[in-house]
Amino acid sequence: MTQSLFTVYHSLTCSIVGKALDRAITLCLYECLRAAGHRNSHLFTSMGVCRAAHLSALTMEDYPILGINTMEDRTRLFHLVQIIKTDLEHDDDYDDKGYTVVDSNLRSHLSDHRTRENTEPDNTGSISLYNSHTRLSSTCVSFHEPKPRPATVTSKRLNNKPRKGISRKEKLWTDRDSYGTSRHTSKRAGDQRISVCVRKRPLTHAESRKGEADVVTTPGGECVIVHEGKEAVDLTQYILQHRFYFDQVFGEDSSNEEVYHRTAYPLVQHIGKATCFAYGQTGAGKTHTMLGSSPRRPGLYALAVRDIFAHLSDTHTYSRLLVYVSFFEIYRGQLYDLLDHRKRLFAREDGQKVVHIAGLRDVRVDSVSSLLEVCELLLYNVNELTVKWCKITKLIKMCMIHVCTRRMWFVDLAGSERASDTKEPDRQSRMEGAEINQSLLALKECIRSLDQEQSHTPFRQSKLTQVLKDSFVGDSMTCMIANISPGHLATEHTLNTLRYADRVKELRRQGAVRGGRRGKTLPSPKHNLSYSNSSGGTRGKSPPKKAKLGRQREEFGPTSPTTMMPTGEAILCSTPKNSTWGEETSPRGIKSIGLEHITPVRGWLGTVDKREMMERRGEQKDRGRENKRTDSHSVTRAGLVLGQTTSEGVVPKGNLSFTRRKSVFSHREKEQNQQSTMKVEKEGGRKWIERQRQVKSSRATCREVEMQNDRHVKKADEKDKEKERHLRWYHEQLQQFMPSSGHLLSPSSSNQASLCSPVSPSSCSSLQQSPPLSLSALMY
Ligand SMILES: Nc1ncnc2c1ncn2[C@@H]1O[C@H](COP(=O)(O)OP(=O)(O)OP(=O)(O)O)[C@@H](O)[C@H]1O
Repeated sequence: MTQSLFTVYHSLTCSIVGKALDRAITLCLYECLRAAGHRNSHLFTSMGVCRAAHLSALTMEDYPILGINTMEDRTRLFHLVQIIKTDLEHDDDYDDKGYTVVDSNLRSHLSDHRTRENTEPDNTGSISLYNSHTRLSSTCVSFHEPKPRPATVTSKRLNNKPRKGISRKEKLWTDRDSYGTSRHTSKRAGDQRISVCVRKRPLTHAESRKGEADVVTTPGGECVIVHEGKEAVDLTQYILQHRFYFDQVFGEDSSNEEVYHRTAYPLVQHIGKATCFAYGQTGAGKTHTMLGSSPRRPGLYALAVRDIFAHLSDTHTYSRLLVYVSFFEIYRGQLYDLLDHRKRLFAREDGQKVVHIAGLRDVRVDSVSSLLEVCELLLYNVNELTVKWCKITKLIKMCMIHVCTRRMWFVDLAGSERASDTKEPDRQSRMEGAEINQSLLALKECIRSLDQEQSHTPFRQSKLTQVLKDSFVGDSMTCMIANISPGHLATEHTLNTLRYADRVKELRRQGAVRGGRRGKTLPSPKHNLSYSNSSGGTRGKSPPKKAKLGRQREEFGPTSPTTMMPTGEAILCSTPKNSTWGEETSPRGIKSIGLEHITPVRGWLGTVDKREMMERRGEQKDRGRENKRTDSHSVTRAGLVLGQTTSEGVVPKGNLSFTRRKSVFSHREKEQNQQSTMKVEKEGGRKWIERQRQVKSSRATCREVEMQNDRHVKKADEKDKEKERHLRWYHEQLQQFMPSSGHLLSPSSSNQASLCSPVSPSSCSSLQQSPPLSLSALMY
């Protein structure tokens, strides 16, 4: 009791730091109290104390009725009541009238109880997961507080009433564990609405036997470095370091339990919808994370179910709720039930715009072991499927755990390598790749929309997002776990996975940089268009790039890698967090030649500097001209960053000679197209892209014109050669018949007709049509 009250007290103390008390907290306060393991919680309910506001109506006389008997508990409850009272007084938005109605209702209710000595608490009310205040509902008709959340939340309603950031209610739940105690004091990935984590698996025995090198290091808990082996144009071997930062990075030693606690656990606690994605290359450990490797080492599904059961059993009111799981897959835009012999399913929207999967088999689970049984069945079905259609391996496996209307999704996305592999020879593979690409793109857009609370979320772009529609509206939380393989042969796919995850993370950061949630600084449609073009045809809204640039620059701060990094270590970094650069070292066994970049590689640092300078000087009018210069400078900057002579003429000491660095740089020049696109997307260099495009298109036009000219010249040459061949042949024929060629060529020759006879008519006619020429002229 003491503990629970303290938790509530603490939560409430935190919550009133702001100007006005969020009513969402008021609504959920009592749920927190009950979830805190308060044994006499039913007494509060029976007295009609279901919200924080109701607590303010309590007097000391009511405490014994509520089971508060010890001095310590009385003191705590008293403090709690005082805090609420004070806060309600300060809350301008609060409807005094409405409050008075409840206050009076509650007071009369309590006084009734006071008069009756042996009152039996009534626990028989129908209570849903979200609706925990049924006892007061009859007396609260005139109460002006927001209505409790209905069991089924429609996207329409939520869209009409946008939320501003993460509600305090949500925070309150994520700050506590399922028992209501403040268990997590440190920052967790799940504290944010969208969290992006990375999990590296260890090298498998097979990979070790093959002699694969581990090229991924995970220094600290938020950084992952990929050491990519490269070869310069002068055949110099060097290591290019790619450094990424995420909310959480799990190394090869991390267990499923640890991953669960920092990723899916906050989602389990969260009241609203929750989705957890596993993304990565085939064999990177998605299934290992989601399903687990054995019953003794369960995956996220089982661990989530375990905590859901723990939560339900802890709270009497929820103990009657049933837990169901469903597994299905998405393949080429179609849904198939994994627990029902791959029966075809259909996603349909009801009148409330809630998506249901018609015909999906729900299996009721009443314990973790029963879920594991279902998982075994699932594995069997998946294996059977893989054996049957060995080609079909690129599936999106979905698990839905639902309690009443609350759904929690676990999505095992298809192997990411197929998405990037567009050179597959057979049609089926290409189609699969296209489908996955589309799903990932749509997912990214929906996550962006979710985070920025845009009015439109492009659900319909793929079946995946359509099915997950509910997860992108309202009180939803999302966690993405990017699984990566450590082997050097998988470096490219690992980088692709990390880049995608990085972009998802950036979406969130962009949302945060906006300084507010919904549409405060929404970019113009023109802006969106140009951005979407640059990002490979995405149709999403583009955040303002300038703000992001500014933020990134801020984050570099005084420890900018351009200034602080010793040569030979990490040099460029796109999305750094505050970390101690010096702590991160190259992996053992890798040569000390270290060049690092993260997604954006060339020139963006220069771009940022230039923009800032431009703003400082107020040279907005000359932006066009300035940008041109920026481009050239950006290249120069990149060169400098890579260790060339600085503007001050200082050559930094390092392991690499100038020429080597130069060759490295020229090698990187080759990758310009590929890397610069990503860089510009991140840095907001739309103009740069447009210029690049213009240059490219003008180059293409020039090339076309040149090719046309070439074609004309070739045609003319061929004609000439043909003519020449005819004439040569004709001359040879003449030589056979006529001793004197001069006679032949006389136009007045009387034997012209006869001379023509042995020659082919075509050549003859051509000769007749041609102007009189000397033989030598005809020959050349
Ligand atoms: N964290 C880990 N610790 C130990 N072994 C792991 C880990 N992650 C994955 N593995 C092993 O790596 C192999 C491939 O993992 P898994 O099947 O989960 O990959 P996947 O990404 O799900 O592949 P697919 O896309 O084909 O489903 C398995 O043998 C698995 O046991």
